[in-house]
Amino acid sequence: MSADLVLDHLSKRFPGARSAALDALSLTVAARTCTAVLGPSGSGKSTLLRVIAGLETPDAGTVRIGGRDVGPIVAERRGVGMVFQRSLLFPHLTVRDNIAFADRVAGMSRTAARTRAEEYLAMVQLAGYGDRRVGELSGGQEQRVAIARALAAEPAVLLLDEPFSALDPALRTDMHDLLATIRRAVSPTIVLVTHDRDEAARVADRIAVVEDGALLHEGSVADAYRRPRTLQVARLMGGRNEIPGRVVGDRHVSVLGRFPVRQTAVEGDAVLLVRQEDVLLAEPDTPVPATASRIEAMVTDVRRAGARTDVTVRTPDGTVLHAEAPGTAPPIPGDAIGLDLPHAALHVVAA
Ligand SMILES: Nc1ncnc2c1ncn2[C@@H]1O[C@H](COP(=O)(O)OP(=O)(O)OP(=O)(O)O)[C@@H](O)[C@H]1O
Repeated sequence: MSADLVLDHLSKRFPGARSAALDALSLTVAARTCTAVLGPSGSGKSTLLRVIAGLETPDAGTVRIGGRDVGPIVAERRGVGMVFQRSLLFPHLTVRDNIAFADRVAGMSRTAARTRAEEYLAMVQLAGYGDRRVGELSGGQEQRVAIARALAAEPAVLLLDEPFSALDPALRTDMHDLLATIRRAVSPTIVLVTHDRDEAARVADRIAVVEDGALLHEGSVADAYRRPRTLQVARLMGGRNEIPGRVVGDRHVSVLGRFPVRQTAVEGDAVLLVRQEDVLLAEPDTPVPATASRIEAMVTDVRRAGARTDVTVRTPDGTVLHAEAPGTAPPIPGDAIGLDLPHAALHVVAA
């Protein structure tokens, strides 16, 4: 069970609101793929999911699932499952009966519904938990049950609204693995709303960035990081290096120099972007690779961040840049250092 999800010019303005929660937003999620929706707080992400699910009616635009306009179809019959940050399980029912609930309402016998529930419990790796009360579960287990309950309805489209944001980092990683398992087993089309770009990169095939209810960017995970459409998208994806200047022909010209940029639609004032993880640190006065441009700088700050080390440098003209060093033998503040910017990693956006 999987289907293309096509959103066409969805608009929604809540009564009395100054701006639209959704503003002519169009997005296609291909069957069996996962798109992560990233965006600042209040950008319309939850509203988008609620409109897809049929919990909210758009003022304009259409939602198509498997080619069918689901506008006239009530939420329960859309073939859409939804999991929220909080599980919203029925506290008075057992885990098994929470999952079996929809089948029972649809008229299935208790035995058959419970048998199916056990299958989905096994899928979320909670076999044997069927008799427990919801109150006896940990937060991570509760979310697993919520996912099982959503999957038991065999949705063509699974909507996940910050489902793991209340979990600690280790549990989140487990949930990401679980999602991968589920995708292999039942491959629903997934839209995942998250604040966490690392989660998006780990779980999704594509990333959609929304702001003020509008789609700013849609593309592969790699593109969102390395070929963002706008400066806003670059920042939202955690890009830290912004070099203001101008595009002249096939070069970006700034106080730091003239750097080759790949064919770009951007002309005139433009910001050169290079991901901090793509910048290579070099000893000063060593040969510069032909595929990179060297900037000489002084290390101003070095911070450990897990396995890597964040290095901040300042160039003689005062530009601050960031690089990531391997954990072993990072530089120290005060060191003179070379930064090699690989040409393939350079990207420009309009200023
Ligand atoms: N039921 C509602 N009534 C009135 N305004 C609403 C309602 N739901 C959402 N809004 C408004 O619509 C806009 C988008 O909200 P939405 O919850 O979709 O954003 P979001 O991106 O999911 O935010 P967050 O990341 O904080 O959850 C906000 O300005 C919000 O205040």
